[in-house]
Amino acid sequence: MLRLESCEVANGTFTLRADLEINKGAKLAIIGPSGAGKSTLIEAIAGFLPLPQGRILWQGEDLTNLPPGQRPVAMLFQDGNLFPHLTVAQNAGLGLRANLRLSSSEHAQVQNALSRVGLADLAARKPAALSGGQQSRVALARVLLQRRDILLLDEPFAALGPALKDEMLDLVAEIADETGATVLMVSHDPKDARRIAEQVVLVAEGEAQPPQATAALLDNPPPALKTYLG
Ligand SMILES: Nc1ncnc2c1ncn2[C@@H]1O[C@H](COP(=O)(O)OP(=O)(O)OP(=O)(O)O)[C@@H](O)[C@H]1O
Repeated sequence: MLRLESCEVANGTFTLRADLEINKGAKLAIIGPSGAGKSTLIEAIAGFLPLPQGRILWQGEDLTNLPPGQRPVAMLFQDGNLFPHLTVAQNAGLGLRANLRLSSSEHAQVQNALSRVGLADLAARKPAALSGGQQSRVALARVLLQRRDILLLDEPFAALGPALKDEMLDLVAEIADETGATVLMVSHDPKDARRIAEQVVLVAEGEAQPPQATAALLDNPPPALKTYLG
């Protein structure tokens, strides 16, 4: 379980409150008005923002004072964070070792991860020779190789067309089900939440609310969410 215990997260002069629990292996969407603090929540869990108050715990372990690299967390960004001078296999391999000195079994793991995301034949390409969807898949392969318990996604597929975005969301959900990863995904599109998330964390009015069932919340939104959804 991921527990945010009486947390206050500081993002410059903005403060977000959160007191909530997320079950291990759950897939959640984080939704709410623009500027409400969705990215702030994700960045606090990843360890990029200070917590003036409260604690973050994973399976009972206190993560609050751990630096980002030591947390059981992998993060998928919108631009994929790919290095243009590295091949697909090398970009994915960074998920295993930052210096890319991989053993033969680690090379095999990279190849497996690339197969898993449908890129087995493109391992030697550079990112510039890939489509947007293929670039997203490389970033996903890298996250897979990191083997972290918690996967944080901040609008990772917003730049893709709707069909490709759905395909990537389904792939994330499939992989999370296989690995048992807990997924938190910031999204502006309630359809994304309905597609892969059984629960939603609503971020509004300075607070990240405890998870609620997706369909129930979206079918009958509270005023703050109603205005935002239009
Ligand atoms: N360095 C900073 N100093 C002061 N306020 C900040 C700083 N960084 C972010 N904020 C404020 O924190 C609030 C939350 O920002 P955050 O990016 O978490 O919102 P969000 O819900 O992810 O927004 P969006 O949906 O527009 O991406 C915003 O109101 C923003 O203006």
